[in-house]
Amino acid sequence: MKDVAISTSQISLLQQKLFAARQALEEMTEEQNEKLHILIQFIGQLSLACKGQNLELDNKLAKLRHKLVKFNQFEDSLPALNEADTILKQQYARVMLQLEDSRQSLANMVSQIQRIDSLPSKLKLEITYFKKELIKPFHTHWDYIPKVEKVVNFYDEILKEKLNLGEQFEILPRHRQAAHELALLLSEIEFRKEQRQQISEMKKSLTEEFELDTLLEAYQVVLNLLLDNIAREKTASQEFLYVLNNALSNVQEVVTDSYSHSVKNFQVTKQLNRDINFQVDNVGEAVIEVDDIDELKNQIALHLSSLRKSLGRKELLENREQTQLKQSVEALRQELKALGKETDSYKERLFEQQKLNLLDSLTQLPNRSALEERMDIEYRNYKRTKQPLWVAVADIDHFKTINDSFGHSTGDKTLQVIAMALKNALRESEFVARYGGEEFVLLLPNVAESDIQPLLNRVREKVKSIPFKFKNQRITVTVSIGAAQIIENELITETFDRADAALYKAKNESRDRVIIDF
Ligand SMILES: Nc1nc2c(ncn2[C@@H]2O[C@H](COP(=O)(O)OP(=O)(O)OP(=O)(O)O)[C@@H](O)[C@H]2O)c(=O)[nH]1
Repeated sequence: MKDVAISTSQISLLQQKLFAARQALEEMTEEQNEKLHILIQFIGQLSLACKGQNLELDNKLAKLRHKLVKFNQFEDSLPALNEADTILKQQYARVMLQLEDSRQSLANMVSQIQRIDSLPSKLKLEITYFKKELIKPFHTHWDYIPKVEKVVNFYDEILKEKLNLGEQFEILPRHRQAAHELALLLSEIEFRKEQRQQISEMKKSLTEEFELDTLLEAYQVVLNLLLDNIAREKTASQEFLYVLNNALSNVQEVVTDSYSHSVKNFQVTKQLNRDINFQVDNVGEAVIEVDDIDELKNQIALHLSSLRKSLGRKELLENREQTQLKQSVEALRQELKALGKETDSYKERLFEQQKLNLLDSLTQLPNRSALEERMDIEYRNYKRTKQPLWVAVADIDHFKTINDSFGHSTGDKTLQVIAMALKNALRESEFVARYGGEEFVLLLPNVAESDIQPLLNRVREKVKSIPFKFKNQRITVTVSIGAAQIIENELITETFDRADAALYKAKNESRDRVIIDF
């Protein structure tokens, strides 16, 4: 009995222990599940963070997240978990390879940067240190990104440096030459009044320090202005031709009208003359047959009245013809007057245009205004480059004698031939203008002091060798030349005066010679 009691109490103890153990187990399981839940959530978050690196991995992780949502199916998600694990391992290896590749290409870039000659020394040093840093492998993308940023910074600094030095847009000698030529060209074509300010500013900027953009813009502007001028000139010429055509058709109409009137009047006058002759003849015949004096008087009065009528008609006709003629002549006069006016204005425009072109109409050399422009440009150029610049004045000897002996038009032709010879004797960069009358001015840049006399003597000889033949007479025409070189602090007009004074000396020293004001 005692044994039974012991056994019962032992069982009850065991029961209590069992209950406590079950309770502890339940609590543990609950706690485990809670941890598992947190873990699953964490896996979910982690998988989301991995998204975008590998498509296959993304799919697997999405599947896994889906399975893990159902907590009680955790077992089912194990295969997916394993697969994701394998891909993750592969992905890691791939990322490591990628990082190594990236490291290599960054190192190559840096080597290339090091090859740039004009790197500032500070930057060079920085790059050398940086290259050493690149020897260590990258473990994550976070190692890689700052390095990329650094390389970008290097490029940025190099670019800034280059732009500051202006290397990329450096003005080369050929750009300067192009600007110089454009400025010279602008002096040869003058522009309309309203365009002149713009052109003059442009010329100024082309002869001073300029940027490449200025040159390109200048070309563009000039082209547009020229096209505009051509279009205007074309319209003006068209308008003139239109007016001319109109006036001519009006004149033709008046002439045709007056001709047909004359023809008609001629026919009527002819008929009237016939009538009058007939009536005069009739008077004689009628008078012969009449005996009675009163009857005679009547007959004569009758015939005279008829004659008066015919004569009256004739007079009327003649008056009408006169009036018509006067009207026609007046209409023609008016028409011609209008046409004359139009022609004058067209001539004026042409003259203006010629002036604008800055060419002398006789010799087709640049005229005095063109010379002034060119002097200005050459002077600026001299100021900038300090290259030698010569001004020479050439004057035909005894030109008056040619005019007086062979006539003004021979004189004109002589001027044209000599102008051509002067132009042909010079180089492209040199310039000759007709200053006036029989005087020419030469601008000679970049000629050494030792070369100026031979150069101008060649020019003088060239003119002298032209085989002029006037009225079957061989004539030698010569020129005298005076020249001076621009000197420091001198205005080009002063150089011109010295050259002119030298010419005066040459004229005094029996002409056909070159005198240089050294
Ligand atoms: N045919 C012609 N003659 C001109 C023209 N312009 C000026 N002349 C003439 O050139 C002559 C210049 O004469 P002058 O100044 O006495 O000089 P020159 O006879 O050349 O004598 P020197 O210069 O002293 O050698 C004048 O007879 C002017 O009429 C022109 O366009 N055509």
